Amino acid sequence: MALLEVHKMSVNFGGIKPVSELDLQIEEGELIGLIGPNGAGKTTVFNLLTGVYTPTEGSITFNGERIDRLKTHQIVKKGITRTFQNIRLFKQMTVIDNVKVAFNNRLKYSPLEGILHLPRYKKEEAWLEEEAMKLLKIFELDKYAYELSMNLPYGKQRKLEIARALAGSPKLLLLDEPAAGMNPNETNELMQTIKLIRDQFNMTILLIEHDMNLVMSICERLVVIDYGMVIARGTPSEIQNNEKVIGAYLGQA
Ligand SMILES: Nc1ncnc2c1ncn2[C@@H]1O[C@H](COP(=O)(O)OP(=O)(O)OP(=O)(O)O)[C@@H](O)[C@H]1O
Repeated sequence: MALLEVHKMSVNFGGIKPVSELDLQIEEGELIGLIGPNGAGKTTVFNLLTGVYTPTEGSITFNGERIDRLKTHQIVKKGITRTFQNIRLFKQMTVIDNVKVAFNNRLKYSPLEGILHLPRYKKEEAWLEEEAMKLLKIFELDKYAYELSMNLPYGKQRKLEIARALAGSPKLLLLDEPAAGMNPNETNELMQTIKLIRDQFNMTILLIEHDMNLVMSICERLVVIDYGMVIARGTPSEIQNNEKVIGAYLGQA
């Protein structure tokens, strides 16, 4: 069974159907690109997968369990995390604290133990610091650990968001336009980061991205949607030559 199985998923907002009868299967370890013209429904798919919206029809099965009626925090616990089109870091917090808060649901000390700084709190805090630093090292952000996240260059803030999303040890990572607003160097670095996550964490990734160079070079498989419906599926080279896809993108110009 696939890690994620979406079957005929639709959502209806008072007659508008941004996503319609969408089928999607993702196997463990795959890196899949979800692409389509502006307004095609890509972010709405992410919002449905993460419990921001509830599908009006169809089902979402993750790791063998139905998740389409769960709330966002329950879905996160099942192992799906995401990043957003607009960076959502805690800007006034340090880089390492941004990662530490994401580990928080794995801590066991009680609020009282925390306030009184009892031994279990101290032990877990030390563990937290160590784990957060390990993640920052992988992303080459360790030297910025104690700087405020808002002072990082844009490309590094994006990397930090991804590092933070990995802190909860997800099984499926959803990346919403991670290259948006990046310069070519930053995009290149991002591509390396995404490859690294795959190799080091054997992560399953669903990626929304407008940067075709990035999508075509790192994704094994692409799913193309337009008006909320799948219009094509295939390898990057199959998709590049697909007439429906070319038509959908040209229609946008
Ligand atoms: N809560 C909502 N109520 C009504 N319409 C919505 C809602 N959420 C999304 N839509 C509509 O659904 C359509 C798809 O939007 P969505 O943001 O998913 O597209 P997208 O493919 O991610 O676009 P882009 O590439 O520009 O980010 C848009 O027309 C949008 O206005």
